[in-house]
Amino acid sequence: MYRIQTLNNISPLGLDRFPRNLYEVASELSRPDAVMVRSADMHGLDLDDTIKAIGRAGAGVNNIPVDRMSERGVPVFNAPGANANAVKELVLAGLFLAARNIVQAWDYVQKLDDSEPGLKKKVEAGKKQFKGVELPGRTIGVVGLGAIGVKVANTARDLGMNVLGYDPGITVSNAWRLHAGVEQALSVDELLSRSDFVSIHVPLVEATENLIDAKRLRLMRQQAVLLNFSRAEIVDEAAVLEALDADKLSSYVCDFPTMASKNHPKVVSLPHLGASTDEAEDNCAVMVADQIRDYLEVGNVRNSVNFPETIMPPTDGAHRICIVNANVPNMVGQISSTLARHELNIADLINKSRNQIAYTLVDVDTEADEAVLEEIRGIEGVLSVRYLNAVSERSS
Ligand SMILES: NC(=O)c1ccc[n+]([C@@H]2O[C@H](COP(=O)([O-])OP(=O)(O)OC[C@H]3O[C@@H](n4cnc5c(N)ncnc54)[C@H](O)[C@@H]3O)[C@@H](O)[C@H]2O)c1
Ligand SMILES: O=C(O)[C@H](O)COP(=O)(O)O
Repeated sequence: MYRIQTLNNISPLGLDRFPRNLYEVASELSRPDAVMVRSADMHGLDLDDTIKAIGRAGAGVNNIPVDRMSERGVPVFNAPGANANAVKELVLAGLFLAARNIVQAWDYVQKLDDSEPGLKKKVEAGKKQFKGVELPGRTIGVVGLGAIGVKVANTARDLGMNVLGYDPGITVSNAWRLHAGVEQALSVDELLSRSDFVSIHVPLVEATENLIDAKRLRLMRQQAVLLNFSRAEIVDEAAVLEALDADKLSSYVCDFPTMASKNHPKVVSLPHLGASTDEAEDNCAVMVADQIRDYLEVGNVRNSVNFPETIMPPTDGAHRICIVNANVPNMVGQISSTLARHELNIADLINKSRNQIAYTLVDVDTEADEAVLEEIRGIEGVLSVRYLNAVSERSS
């Protein structure tokens, strides 16, 4: 039996992908083979050495100690694009909320306590405070053109906006998906200085922490709107509050409330709702559960953030050895000569690498015993070894 521990509420549609004759799935469970998580912070956790895989049912992995897992030879999976539409829709909602001052206007109405004739008068007298702007012809800058950024940029174009995009690491497939009318900005600074609205869609990593700081905020247009549905730490919030107070920014719309910002009259903060739709939760959980099963049962790696994509269909009647090792020369040579010494014939082999990690799948014709596996574990640079007896394509 494989054991899956859940650290957050995961959609039942995803958890149902684990057949209960093969899997035990629970939140309270010792010695798990894999962990499924959403936003729970795993950095401080004492992670069991039985863990062979971590699945993030979502996009961002900044809550997971990815480097620590790489050192242990453990892949971390996520669900690229599975919640992108949900986030795009909330960003658009944020865009409209800010453009028309809807939250502030609604609050104004909620607080009117006059009787009917007085109410009507105050409605008409008060509305001028909430005059907004229309979107066609205005410019939005999208920082990060990944799964979410591309969708935001394309929809903004469809709304008649001028769109500037900045992403030095854009993938070829995302470049193909991008509306031809999206203009490339050559730097974050250029994008900020030319945009009426700016929406951030980058992961939180060292290089993006405080990406939008006081200096960059000064480059922004007067009365610009900043939308942050990525992560709180990408924006220097104290500097944003100063820019709002100085009337430099007209509004900050984000998914990350703090005590300092949540009651500010020009801040609209939502309780990290970007991916909280039925569809996104199902998509993420199903995608990640399937990837974990593929890794545990077949050794294949799809959509990992620290491992190379590695897919090798199982050879009929073969037994599979899955080896994670440091990406240094002569590892495959040492592995295959160890197998040869134990008279194991290789039926198929794949070796892939990514940064410091290399991953090898070897199908052998006859069963491998513990002695050969121990010998492979003993090769300097080998991080983990798993053996899948009579490996076969996983059942759906
Ligand atoms: N609010 C939410 O509920 C919610 C939901 C999903 C994702 N997110 C956040 O949004 C982020 C993006 O999600 P995604 O699915 O689009 O990820 P993605 O990996 O598809 O796209 C991220 C893009 O950012 C680009 N990038 C990285 N550093 C950059 C930089 N310094 N400048 C410009 N571009 C840069 C990358 O090249 C990539 O194309 C996630 O990492 C997560 O933090 C939030
Ligand atoms: O990175 C993500 O996918 C989002 O932040 C969603 O987080 P959640 O799964 O906790 O809603």
